[in-house]
Amino acid sequence: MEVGAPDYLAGERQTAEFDVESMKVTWAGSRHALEVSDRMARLVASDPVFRKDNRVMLSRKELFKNTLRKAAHAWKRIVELRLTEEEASRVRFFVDEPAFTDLHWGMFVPAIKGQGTEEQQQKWLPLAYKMQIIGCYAQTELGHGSNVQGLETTATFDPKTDEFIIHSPTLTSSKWWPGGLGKVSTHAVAYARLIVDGQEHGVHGFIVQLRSLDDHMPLPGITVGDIGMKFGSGAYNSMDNGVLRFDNVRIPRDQMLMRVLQVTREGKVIQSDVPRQLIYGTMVFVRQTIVADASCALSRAVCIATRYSAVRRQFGSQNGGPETQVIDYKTQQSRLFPLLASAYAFRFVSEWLKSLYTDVTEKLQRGEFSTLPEAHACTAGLKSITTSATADAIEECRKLCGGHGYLANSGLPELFAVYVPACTYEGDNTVLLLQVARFLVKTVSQLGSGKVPVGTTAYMGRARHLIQCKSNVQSAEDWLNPQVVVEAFEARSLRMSVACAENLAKFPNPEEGFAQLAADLVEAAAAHCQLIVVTKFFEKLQQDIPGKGVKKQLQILSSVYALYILHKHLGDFLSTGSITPKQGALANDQLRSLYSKIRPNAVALVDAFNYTDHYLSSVLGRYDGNVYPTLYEEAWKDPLNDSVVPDGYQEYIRPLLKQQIRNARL
Ligand SMILES: CCCCC/C=C\C/C=C\C/C=C\CC/C=C/C(=O)SCCNC(=O)CCNC(=O)[C@H](O)C(C)(C)COP(=O)(O)OP(=O)(O)OC[C@H]1O[C@@H](n2cnc3c(N)ncnc32)[C@H](O)[C@@H]1OP(=O)(O)O
Ligand SMILES: Cc1cc2nc3c(=O)[nH]c(=O)nc-3n(C[C@H](O)[C@H](O)[C@H](O)COP(=O)(O)OP(=O)(O)OC[C@H]3O[C@@H](n4cnc5c(N)ncnc54)[C@H](O)[C@@H]3O)c2cc1C
Repeated sequence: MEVGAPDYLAGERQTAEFDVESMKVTWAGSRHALEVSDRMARLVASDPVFRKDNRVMLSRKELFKNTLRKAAHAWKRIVELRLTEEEASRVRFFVDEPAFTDLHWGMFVPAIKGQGTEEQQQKWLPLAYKMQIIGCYAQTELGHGSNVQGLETTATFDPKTDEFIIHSPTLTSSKWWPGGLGKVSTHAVAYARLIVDGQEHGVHGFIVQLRSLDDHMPLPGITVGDIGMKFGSGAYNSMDNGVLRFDNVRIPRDQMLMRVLQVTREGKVIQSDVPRQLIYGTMVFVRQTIVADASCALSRAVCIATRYSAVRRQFGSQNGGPETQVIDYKTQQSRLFPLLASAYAFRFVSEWLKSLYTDVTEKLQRGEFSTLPEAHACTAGLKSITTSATADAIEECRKLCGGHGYLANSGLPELFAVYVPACTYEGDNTVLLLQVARFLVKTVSQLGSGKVPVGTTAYMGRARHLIQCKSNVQSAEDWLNPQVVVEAFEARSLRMSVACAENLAKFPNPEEGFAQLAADLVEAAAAHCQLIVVTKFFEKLQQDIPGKGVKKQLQILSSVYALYILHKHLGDFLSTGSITPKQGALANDQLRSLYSKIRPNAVALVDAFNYTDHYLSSVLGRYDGNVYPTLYEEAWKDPLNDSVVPDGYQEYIRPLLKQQIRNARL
């Protein structure tokens, strides 16, 4: 905020019952992370090249060129200022424009790191780190995305030349969707069916050069382009999602990523001791980052809706006094505050997921693979439920802002359009929950075998208790006890998984059973993932959390998150007998009283996200709350208002009006 400028939300900030600066540290993860983030946010906000308020007005070509300009400028600044990897990634975050760089750093580099041998990493990573090559992740095809084993592109080993021949045998085998592929990438990690000596060996990744490093023209045998406009204006259209076909393209043998499986000079295929599923490792990595991204997108929408709800007044004026702030309506609170609580919940579960991922990666380096299935289930499941909830929440925030939320300059329509494909990319959310369901059913089926479930399924080890326990909640206050809440969530989740397993057992063919019961399985998987989010929020509160009143606020938010989910899925809790209708009603009573506790802290709780006005890019979410004059000024900047009488008046409006006059005279 400018020094000396009026703060229309000052009153809201004064009622906060906690230290906002300390909450900023907790949200950022550490004082260091906050400092870096804050510095990089300001660096980006103060640089005119990173202006983004005109994105929705630009044509696709202008938008794309501007994105290239921003990406090049960001890289120049990163090099000039010798920014660390952490700082550089914050710069990209605050530039806030989907671009080829997301895929280069987010998937191409991790694919080589995760699936390449030491030698391959040494050869390719330095080039990628200096951006002397730009890469994308080319897996999905026109005909297959979810079904990775169904990909059709082939990579046939030619022992005569020691090369692979990469080929697109059908139209449906065309690579379709990879970000950065359409117009920018010089290289791709392309996924193809490995064929050696006429034998198939599954899908593997291959580094393929696509374009000349001299003039950017496609290399012989490569057909490549952009797949066209996507949902919304601005939004994800800054990304060149691409189409790619290979016509018998030859690459050296050592460009197959060979950490999992090696093909020797003689054409021998050697499976290493690394599990085959590591070929999917890049997706596991990215799904984990997408959970963190969900908390960012959600907190951004909630910040806009909360500040605006405090500024906006409708009805309720008494004796000529001010009208009621819409944030004081209980309905507004019951729609908004659970989303605020969800933003914090997703933040902390993403912190935990990152540590799980780091731990599993270290174990994999040591040759320990036992935790891989859990890492897959957690990343897939949490990616699914957090992105679905966030996409819905952004739209809810738009509605919470009434008519003005529909204006592009509220920031919410574009945020929604950019965000919503997260429910599809990196795995369709339903397909991913089915993966979690497989994992749960397997865990349940092993309960009798003496195998003790660990990690996030450890609670299933107490199946005997959880299958018949009764919640002892007797008052609304009892719902503030995390143990009571967790037990209800565990009972619901376990009972849903067990019911699925029992129903599955009725089918002679398990795969047929799985297909028939898929809708129930997805619900059981979601229940398990919600339990993880609730548990990790409560576990966060076991840590030392410094700052006046910070822990207290987080306790309130954790209860709001848990009881909101309980209220939303009350049917599950009741039908499984995990709680009684009376206990469900008490949970709702508690939720109402928690909303009142959040109310005086709401604006401060979104200030703790520490977003600059540049990052939010929302007239409604401005830090100073100066909404109306800005909306008014912005309207006049619209190109339609460049002339008082619009283009087209002479051709289309005037003849109409004249026609009416003639008719009236007749
Ligand atoms: C505005 C700025 C944006 C900033 C954004 C910030 C952060 C985000 C960063 C980047 C995102 C940006 C852009 C998005 C780019 C998008 C990229 C993509 O979409 S890439 C393509 C992604 N594709 C998918 O996700 C495909 C989904 N399908 C699959 O994952 C699998 O094929 C599926 C569904 C798991 C099915 O496999 P299936 O063929 O049936 O099974 P398999 O036989 O292959 O496997 C059997 C066993 O393997 C286990 N398994 C499966 N997957 C994994 C895994 N990943 N890891 C470990 N294990 C796995 C599976 O459970 C089976 O185990 P059991 O045999 O039952 O024990
Ligand atoms: C913006 C964007 C960026 C992308 N970037 C990349 C990229 O960089 N690289 C890349 O390789 N790919 C990329 N993709 C592709 C993306 O990963 C796939 O679109 C995604 O994995 C979903 O696969 P699909 O399109 O085949 O969907 P489908 O599987 O065809 O899904 C269609 C419908 O069928 C349902 N369905 C499918 N299978 C099942 C099942 N077994 N049981 C029940 N229901 C099922 C789904 O739930 C969905 O409702 C991108 C996609 C988008 C939208």
